[in-house]
Amino acid sequence: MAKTIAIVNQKGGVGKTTTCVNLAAALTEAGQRILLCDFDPQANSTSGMGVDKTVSKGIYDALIGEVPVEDALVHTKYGDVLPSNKALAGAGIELIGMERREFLLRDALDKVKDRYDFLFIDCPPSLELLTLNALCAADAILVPVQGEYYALEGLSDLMNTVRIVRRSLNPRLELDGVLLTMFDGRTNLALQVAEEVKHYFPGKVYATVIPRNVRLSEAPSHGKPITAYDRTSRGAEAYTAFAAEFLKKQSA
Ligand SMILES: Nc1ncnc2c1ncn2[C@@H]1O[C@H](COP(=O)(O)OP(=O)(O)OP(=O)(O)O)[C@@H](O)[C@H]1O
Repeated sequence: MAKTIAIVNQKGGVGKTTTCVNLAAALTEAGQRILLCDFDPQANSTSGMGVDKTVSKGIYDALIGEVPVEDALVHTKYGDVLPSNKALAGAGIELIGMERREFLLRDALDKVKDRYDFLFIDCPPSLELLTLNALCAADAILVPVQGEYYALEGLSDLMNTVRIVRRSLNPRLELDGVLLTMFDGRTNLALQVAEEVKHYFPGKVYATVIPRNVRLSEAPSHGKPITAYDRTSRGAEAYTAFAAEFLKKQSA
């Protein structure tokens, strides 16, 4: 049965998209059937998977019933993608008037879920209606936390939202784990952040950490995940190790 994981943190620029694209690609390479749903109007994971973000039909069109969700799927060698495009930017407002507005994404993904082992949802940097839809569609959340900033205040807001969603909308939602990103273990700040995050989320922080690596920031402009762009880079090694740890955890 497919597991749906929302990659979420309302703080911007913490590595949600980078994690979504590179975890999806590494798991596809490991033989898993993967769907990446780009639910961020910036559409960076769409282009990061090599898909043109000016596509005419994407997840937004499937949400509003303009096209069947199957018709919005794009197959790539790194995994399947439900692309985002600019139309999603206005969706927060447009969807407010729709019935089952918190469940539009869940209803759409349910139609294709059984084709995959894992569905990943790349969330926008906010806790508004799009993210609420992702939290209602997901079985679990994966939270990237940038190892270079104190992040706990934002994380407690996120976890409060998760508690509310679990109580009222999606009781199965759980915390898969926390991934430390852009991590430089030579700095005291990074080590302090890691300690705090481990204290706040006991047993939930992945042992693999993602280092800051320039090749990771270059890969998206080539429309490639890091394993296709530079397999020998530290970024590729880290995301490959993370995918292996992630898979092991799911089967435990
Ligand atoms: N480990 C890393 N090393 C170097 N650069 C990175 C790393 N992770 C992410 N970046 C770069 O940092 C920027 C922000 O990363 P990313 O887009 O993944 O964050 P995000 O949380 O999805 O952002 P947003 O909140 O805007 O959606 C991007 O330019 C990305 O290429």
